[in-house]
Amino acid sequence: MTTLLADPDVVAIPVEDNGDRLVDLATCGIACAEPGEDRRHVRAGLADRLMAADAALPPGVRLLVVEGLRTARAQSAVLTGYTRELRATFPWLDDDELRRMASRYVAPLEVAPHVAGAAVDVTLADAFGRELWMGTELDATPEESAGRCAFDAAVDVEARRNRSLLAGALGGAGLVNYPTEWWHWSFGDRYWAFTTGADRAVYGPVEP
Ligand SMILES: C[C@@H](N)C(=O)N[C@H](C)C(=O)O
Repeated sequence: MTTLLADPDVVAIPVEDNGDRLVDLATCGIACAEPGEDRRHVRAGLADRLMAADAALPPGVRLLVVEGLRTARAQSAVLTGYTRELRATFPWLDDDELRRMASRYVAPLEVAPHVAGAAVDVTLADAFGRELWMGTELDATPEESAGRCAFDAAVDVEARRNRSLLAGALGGAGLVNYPTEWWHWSFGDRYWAFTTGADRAVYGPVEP
């Protein structure tokens, strides 16, 4: 069973913030789809790894970052909205079940990787900035995508090839994927520590 961001094994991981500054990805040569300046920021250690991943892609293919840093307020808003949707769809679930189910798609605030500047929602684009096909829209929920948002879901050949290209570049640079979302990759947060076996996370919540 996939370990989720709300699971005790992840929540229990200690955080010792190394104080890395926030960096604007647009100043690092990374293509960013999100016009909001704050959302283009990530911790310096993540920015370095994204630059390495971008450079590792074949000619004519680039990373396209849709969202990096997210405020605590924005994280809470996504969580509240999605939990409301789930409650309407699955009225028999109790609060603990809803919390876990919601964390397939959006992190609880206390472990939220985007709020730590430690995660990006990212896809691939061609030389003209056109997004490559990944099998679902970026940010499609499990319900909207019939589960195809999960990295390992059954998708067509083109989407599988592009997901593998994304994973090769980002994984090779030291990022980890959240398995329920092909587009969510992180470095330094608790889920990264859980996945890599590090004894602590190095990025905790940070203000823009
Ligand atoms: C809501 C989605 N774009 C997202 O960012 N999900 C991850 C798991 C998160 O909330 O950190």
